[in-house]
Formats: sequence, C-alpha cells, structure tokens
Amino acid sequence: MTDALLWLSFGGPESPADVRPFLENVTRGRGVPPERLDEVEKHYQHFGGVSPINRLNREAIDAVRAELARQGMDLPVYFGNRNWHPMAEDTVATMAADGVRRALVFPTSAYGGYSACRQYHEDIVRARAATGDGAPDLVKLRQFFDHPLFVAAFADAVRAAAADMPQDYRLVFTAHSVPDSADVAAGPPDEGGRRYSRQVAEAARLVAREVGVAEHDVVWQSRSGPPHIPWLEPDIVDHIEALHGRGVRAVVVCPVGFVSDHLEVVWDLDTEAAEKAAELGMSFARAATPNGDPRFAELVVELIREHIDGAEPRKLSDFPLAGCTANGAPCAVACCEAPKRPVRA
Ligand SMILES: CC1=C(CCC(=O)O)c2cc3nc(cc4[nH]c(cc5[nH]c(cc1n2)c(C)c5CCC(=O)O)c(CCC(=O)O)c4C)C(CCC(=O)O)=C3C
Ligand SMILES: [Fe+2]
Repeated sequence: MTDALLWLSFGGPESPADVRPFLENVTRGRGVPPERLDEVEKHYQHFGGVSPINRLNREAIDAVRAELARQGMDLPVYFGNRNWHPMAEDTVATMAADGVRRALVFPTSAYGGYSACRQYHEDIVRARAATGDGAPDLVKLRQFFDHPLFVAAFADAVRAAAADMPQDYRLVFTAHSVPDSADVAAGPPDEGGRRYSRQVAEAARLVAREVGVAEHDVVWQSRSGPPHIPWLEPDIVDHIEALHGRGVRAVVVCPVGFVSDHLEVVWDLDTEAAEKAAELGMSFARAATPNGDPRFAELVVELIREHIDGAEPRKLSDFPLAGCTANGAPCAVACCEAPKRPVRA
C-alpha cells in the first residue's frame, strides 16, 4: 500500500541571506576549497540570492498533482530537499505526523552515481533517522535517464532550440562534472565502473538519435573541488573554444544531466558558455530542461504506476533498471560509494 509521494530534490537558496548557509550545507565535509565557495556565492548573488530550483520543483509538483488527479489517483505529494528548506528531515516528520506509512520517493536526478543516486539514498536514511519511530518506509523510484518520455522531452527541446540555428550546428550535451574517482566508483563493482558517465552518454545518444543528428559531443559543466583533483572533462566553456578552433559556427547545448533550469544551468550555460560563444562570434542556443514539459509529469506518474499497478517499466537502453530500493539501502554491495574526500585542515 502506497500512501504518498515524496519529491526529493537538491534545494537552493531563496534569499541573499540563505546563500552562504546553503553552500555550507552542500559542501560540509566534502573538501571544496573556500575560494570555490566565494566564487559560487557570487553566481547566486548575481541572481539576487535566489536559485530558481525551489520554484521549479513546486511548479513540477503542481503538474504531477494535476496528472495524478487526471489519472484518478489519490496520492498526496510532499516536497523535501537535501540542502535547503523545506529540508527532507522536516518533511518526513510531517509525513509521519500525517499518518503516512509508506511513500514512494521521486529523486530529481535521472542518473546513477554517488551524487545523482546514492546520495539521495543517504538523504532517505538521514531523514528517517531524524524522524525516529513512526518514520514511513520510503521507496526510491528508479533511474529514468533512458525513459522514452525523458528522451522525447529533450529531443523536442533540442529541435526548438535548433529552429533558428544554421543547419550545420554542433549538438553538445552537458551534465554536472563529478570527480573522476566518483565516476570510476559509479555502479556496482562488477559492472566495471563509470555508470554515471556511461548513462549520460547513452541519454545523449538516444536524444541525438531521436532528433536525427548524426554527430554530437558529451561534455561537462560546473566542476567543483580543489584544482588538483581530476574531474570529468572537457568543460563546456573550453569545448566551445575547441569547436571554434575547428571552424564550428553554431552550437546547441542540451543539459541532459539536469531536469530543471536551476542555477548551474542559468549560470554555467546561459551566462558563461553563452558569453564565450558570443565572444567568439558563434551562434548559441540552449535546449530547455524537461520539467516544464507536460511529459515530465506523465513520466513521474508512470514511474509511480510501476509500483502501484505493476506497470511494465519503459526504457530505451540496455542498462539494467537501477536506483530503486527501500529505506536508503544501496542498490548493490559497494554500489556508487562516496569518493574518498581530500583531507583539509
Ligand atoms: C552529479 C551532480 C548533480 C546532478 C544530479 C542532481 O541533480 O542531484 C548535481 C546537481 C546540483 N548541484 C547543485 C549545486 C551545487 N553543487 C555543488 C557541488 C557539487 N555537485 C556535485 C555533483 C552534482 N551536483 C559534486 C560532486 C559537487 C562537489 C561537492 C560534493 O562532492 O558534493 C555545489 C557547491 C559549490 C560548487 O562547488 O559548485 C553547489 C552549490 C544544484 C542546485 C543548483 C541551484 O541552487 O539551483 C544541483 C541541482
Ligand atoms: Fe552540484
């Protein structure tokens, strides 16, 4: 019996005073140098100290509520975050007080890997522990990077972004960079590692195929951490320069690693990457993220139905179904383990 859905996201500041405490929450114990935090704080303050992420999540939740009602399903939807209010701990306590005994959890990340999957399992463990006796059972929904509705929403977004571009534009996909060691550790050990970057590459391939574009690139954005630790490369801004050097005149960037236009999309792509392209005289367009697309709410309800009515999971890749466990259990022994953090004084 399922009594509710918990929408579990990253969280973001909603006023200038929130920014620093939010960043402290994100980076606690993670070896991110203070200089990087000062830099990222500027990106947030550039937008008045407000990330769009909470508003976009609330809008997406409203769309899911409407889709549930349309399909005749009576399932309350709760909202909680890892790093900012409403915090998952508080939301899970409210759910317990409301009598919720078992809820499905929709994570706002489509992928495997430590930051994209395992850390949401950790959030579930923490939130249930904070609530103590009476905490609901929480079953996280699976990874959906290869779901046909996810791919179709991105494919239409690429077509829309490319509409005003020269025919020979270069299609470039981006996702959040992670430490190379985290990518190596992504997935169950017997799968050979790099589940995160391989899933990102697969989603990109599926979207490009649906758009009908013969060639594309997969690159990374929003690198954090100390400079001497290797992260996934190349970075989108460097890649735009490299494309320019090869004579490419127009770029369409598709942020396939993200579900909504949060700060890292509006800063790293719409600001930094767009400025680099303008400086080089290249045409630049950025494809929309899927959470404003009606198919995104349909996707969420379809994932819910896999549990409630045993609906057949729809997927376009050969990757195994993953990411779905109860109460924060890892998907497999040593799956997507946290990277070793550099020790800082
Ligand atoms: C894979 C991945 C996703 C995608 C999956 C998912 O969506 O969950 C993601 C999403 C997001 N990342 C976000 C923001 C930040 N990420 C940071 C830092 C980090 N991200 C990492 C990875 C990821 N991050 C990693 C390995 C770090 C280093 C620290 C650590 O090892 O954990 C920092 C610290 C400052 C900095 O150094 O940039 C910030 C502020 C926001 C919210 C933006 C907003 O406010 O609108 C969102 C959606
Ligand atoms: Fe991040």
